Amino acid sequence: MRTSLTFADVACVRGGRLLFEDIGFALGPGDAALVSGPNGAGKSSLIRIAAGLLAPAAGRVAGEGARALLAESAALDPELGVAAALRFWARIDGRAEAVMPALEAVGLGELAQVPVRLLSTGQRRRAALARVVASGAPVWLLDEPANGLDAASVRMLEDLIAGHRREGGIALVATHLPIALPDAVAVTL
Ligand SMILES: Nc1ncnc2c1ncn2[C@@H]1O[C@H](COP(=O)(O)OP(=O)(O)OP(=O)(O)O)[C@@H](O)[C@H]1O
Repeated sequence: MRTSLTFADVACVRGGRLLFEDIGFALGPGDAALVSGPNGAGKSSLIRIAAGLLAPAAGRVAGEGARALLAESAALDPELGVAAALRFWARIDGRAEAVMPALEAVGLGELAQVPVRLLSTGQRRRAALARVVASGAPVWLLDEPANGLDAASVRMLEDLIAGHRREGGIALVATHLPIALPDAVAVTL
């Protein structure tokens, strides 16, 4: 998998306030970065910059390969069954067939027909993760992926990220909860 994600001297200003500056890292196939810092430091903002949803105040973001974002909102139709809601997005990428394996991977295979609105908090988080898995994107941008997950689900998340890296993918992970990310670049805000 040919992929990369590079931040060079990146700064972020929000609401007229400088959140961070001079952030730089270079990730290649199999690499991960762990973004940490106190509440309000700008972890979510950094992930949004990586996703192209927010412009850096200074510096450059570059890379190769599609990026998939896991953010606070899963953007899944609450009235649809989980599989159907995921297929809405997967079809856009021509990857409808990737939905069921992704649901199995996050342990939601048996709930595929259950409407999104009936899922528990942790199950909804796992559904959002399935959307990232199903995307097939080599670059995963995960904002607080462990929020709402029980211990077993955090291990599942760690295994999914490890598997993605073994296949040559990249993971940029912002979290205030401990997640095992071996040999990850530390990005401290
Ligand atoms: N749209 C916006 N306009 C102005 N300021 C914003 C906007 N969005 C976020 N901010 C501010 O930017 C700062 C950083 O927010 P961000 O969500 O990136 O931090 P964070 O490190 O992810 O925080 P947390 O750990 O609480 O999730 C906060 O002070 C927040 O109020």
